[in-house]
Amino acid sequence: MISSKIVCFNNITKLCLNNRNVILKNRYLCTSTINNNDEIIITNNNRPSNYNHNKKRTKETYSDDYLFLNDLDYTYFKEIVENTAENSIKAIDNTHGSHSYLAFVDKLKMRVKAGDGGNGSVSFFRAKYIPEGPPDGGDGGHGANIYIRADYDGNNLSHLPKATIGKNGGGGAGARRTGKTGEDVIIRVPPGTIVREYDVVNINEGDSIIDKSDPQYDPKHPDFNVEMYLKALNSPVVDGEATDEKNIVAKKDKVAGENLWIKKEASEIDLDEPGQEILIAKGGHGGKGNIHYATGSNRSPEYAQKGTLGELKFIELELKILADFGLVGYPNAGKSTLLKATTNAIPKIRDYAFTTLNPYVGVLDFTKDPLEYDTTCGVNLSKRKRRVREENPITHASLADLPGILEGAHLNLGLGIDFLRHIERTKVLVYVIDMSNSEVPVKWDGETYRVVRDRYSFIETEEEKKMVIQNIKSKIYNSSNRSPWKDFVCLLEELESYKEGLTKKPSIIIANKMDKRYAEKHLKEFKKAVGHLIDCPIIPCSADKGDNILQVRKEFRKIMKDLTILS
Ligand SMILES: Nc1nc2c(ncn2[C@@H]2O[C@H](COP(=O)(O)OP(=O)(O)OP(=O)(O)O)[C@@H](O)[C@H]2O)c(=O)[nH]1
Ligand SMILES: [Mg+2]
Repeated sequence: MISSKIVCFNNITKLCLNNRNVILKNRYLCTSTINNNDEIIITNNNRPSNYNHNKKRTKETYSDDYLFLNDLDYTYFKEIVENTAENSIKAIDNTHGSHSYLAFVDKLKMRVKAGDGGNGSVSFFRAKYIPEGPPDGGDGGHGANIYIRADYDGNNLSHLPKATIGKNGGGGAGARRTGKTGEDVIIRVPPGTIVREYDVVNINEGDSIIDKSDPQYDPKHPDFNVEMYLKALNSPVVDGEATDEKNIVAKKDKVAGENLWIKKEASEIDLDEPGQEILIAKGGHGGKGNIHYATGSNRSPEYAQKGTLGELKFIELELKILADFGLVGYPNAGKSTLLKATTNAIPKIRDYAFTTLNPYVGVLDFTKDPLEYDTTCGVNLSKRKRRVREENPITHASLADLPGILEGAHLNLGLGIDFLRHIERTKVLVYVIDMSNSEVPVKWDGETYRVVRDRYSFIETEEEKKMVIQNIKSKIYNSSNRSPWKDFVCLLEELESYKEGLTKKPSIIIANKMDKRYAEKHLKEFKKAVGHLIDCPIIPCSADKGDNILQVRKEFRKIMKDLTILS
């Protein structure tokens, strides 16, 4: 078995495998070297300006920026090597710039420091013949406030820095002059960004860290360990949710001197509305000048007020893609092709798995579609519903293309299911199923499928997990084991494993690649095999040839209309 991995960081794509039998046919724009671990390192010659040659590149250093395509088997890998080396790198550099495809950031931690207030001034009026005039020291200016506003027109947080610092207010001056106010800073994020506040603690030698989700620290759990609990009582507490924190937990004894980010409870704000704005860090107040301190007994105060400090906040920003429809499907099922066929988007489409690495949202524009939609949809509606429908014409909707998922995704096979968090917010799930699926006809064996949510809940040890993954891999990469109905059941199970009840959302099944051989036959079997599992329309089409795409758009619009009536 050949293990393989693709690692991408900005312009550097690293292809790793334990066998050297891959020849990179085209080294366009890249140089490649093979290191002692049999890793092929492809380096783009046009390195980004901030590329640090001396920095040791370890998995840890760039774990945030790396994209791991785990556990691809050799056939997939071979295709990817051939295509990636020749096409993607070219595509990344030429079509999308050196940055956009690989440097997708949807979660980011940031330090935010508002400006300090300027100090008040100690000053006295001076003029000819008035040697000791009254106080005239002005106030300090206020420090810059820092706001987060949801009006960024993009689908990414990669434009944001790791720290944002507001300007301090200027000091007051003589002649009652007030210091300059620090200009407010606005951190612009796309609508759909969640802001979470954190406390940051420094870890001292000997601190142990509690992972709240660890049953040893849960007094109600049979594995509760009193000694450890008492020892750790004054130690930093980890929520056990964010992956970075999990990493820290894993390192346990080695973190002395590091900062630990701890999520504050109830500190989550959703910036869903375009233009929505929050004040995240308040600037310090300017200190009062000595003019304010003159009293009857002390007409010449020699002191003024200091400005107060601006707030320091530690925040995490997470972007959830907001879309009406979300495309869910196996890699290579034709999701991006469907996005291209139905919207204005120009996604990358290739004939190999995991072409789409980042979510991408396109807009469905219904304004030019024939009006016939409104008369054919929902003929049996009541008068009231019909009126609501007429008053709320659906002109646009958004459709999010997501990276493919396959069986075992929740065990981190393929790209894993990290991207599914984006689908949580979409109103409608669009399952894209490749109806041709294999070069040979597949026959339904009459099995009535069920969705088993906890199919792999027996896994306890790493060893067991490895075996399960091995087993799944031997199945899924063997095309005789694949069928449209098995794909569909796996998708449902992966969604349910990610979040119980997710598949209860309004849904639609797109039976794609109907132009291919055996697709008609497979569609019939598909309906028999899994029709009972979900109550939603099944629309056959060929996204590539454009067959029946109008019907797909019609269904999309109908669902949107029905949702408007219900809401
Ligand atoms: N014959 C035929 N081919 C199609 C159809 N739809 C997509 N394809 C082809 O299938 C391949 C995969 O299409 P993509 O749209 O990139 O698939 P995807 O689901 O986005 O794949 P990932 O991004 O890897 O998850 C491409 O070669 C498409 O041209 C179709 O309706 N008929
Ligand atoms: Mg795609």
